[in-house]
Amino acid sequence: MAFLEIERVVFTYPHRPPVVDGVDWRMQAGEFHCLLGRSGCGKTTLLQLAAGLLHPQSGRVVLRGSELAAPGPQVGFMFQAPTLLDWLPVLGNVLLPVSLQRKPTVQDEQRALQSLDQLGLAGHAQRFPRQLSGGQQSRVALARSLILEPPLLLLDEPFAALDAITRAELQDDLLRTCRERGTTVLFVTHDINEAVYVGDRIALMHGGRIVDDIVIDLPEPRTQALRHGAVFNDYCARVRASMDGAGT
Ligand SMILES: Nc1ncnc2c1ncn2[C@@H]1O[C@H](COP(=O)(O)OP(=O)(O)OP(=O)(O)O)[C@@H](O)[C@H]1O
Repeated sequence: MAFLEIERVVFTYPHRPPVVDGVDWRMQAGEFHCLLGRSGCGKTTLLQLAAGLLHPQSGRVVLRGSELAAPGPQVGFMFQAPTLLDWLPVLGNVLLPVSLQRKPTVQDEQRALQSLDQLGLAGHAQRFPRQLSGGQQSRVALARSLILEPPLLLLDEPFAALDAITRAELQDDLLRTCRERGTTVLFVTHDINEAVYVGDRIALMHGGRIVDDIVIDLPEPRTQALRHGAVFNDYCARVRASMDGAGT
């Protein structure tokens, strides 16, 4: 049984052709897949279907053997904007998914502080979002998405607004954190370089369909030096050619 199964899923907004048009995709536990495609091809819509935020008109999404009816604690999210609450300090923001369910315990706080520590934010717990850089805010959002230890993490262009160096650091932090926890990740991006670096498989999306399925067999753990090697660049060229081919 796959961890996540997207089976013949179709989704249409009213009075429009389908934006997700018969997608089949499977993920095994612990895998890191990227959903790559040009703007408007349906990536975010497919991610929202995978989260249970939208419901397919036909087909189904099955998470660990059960059809997904609504979002729940088994799924964590992170979006392009960190969407932190200005009036809460960093610790309060990280603990927000817990606070929405119950009063956080000392153990919850310890877990949050440990997560901040792992993401290079030790000593920032009592600061407010406005006192942080964009990269630090993204790290807080990542810690928040992981606080309930969701087995599935869905990320929608989470680092798109960051500069290239900070983005590369965040990619490494994300890969390390998810590997340590065994988290299964579906990561939306329109950046080929990013998809090849973080993904062990890429679903190439075009016009609401998955038009290519590319396995990225690069050494683990990924390191920034990989980006300068021929194999990495060959993968980028291969994905680029497939994207260009899909548009013709
Ligand atoms: N709420 C909505 N109502 C109607 N149409 C929508 C809605 N949300 C998205 N769409 C349309 O569905 C299509 C797919 O949108 P979606 O956001 O899934 O694409 P995307 O690949 O994530 O794009 P981007 O990379 O720009 O975020 C687009 O044509 C968009 O205009």
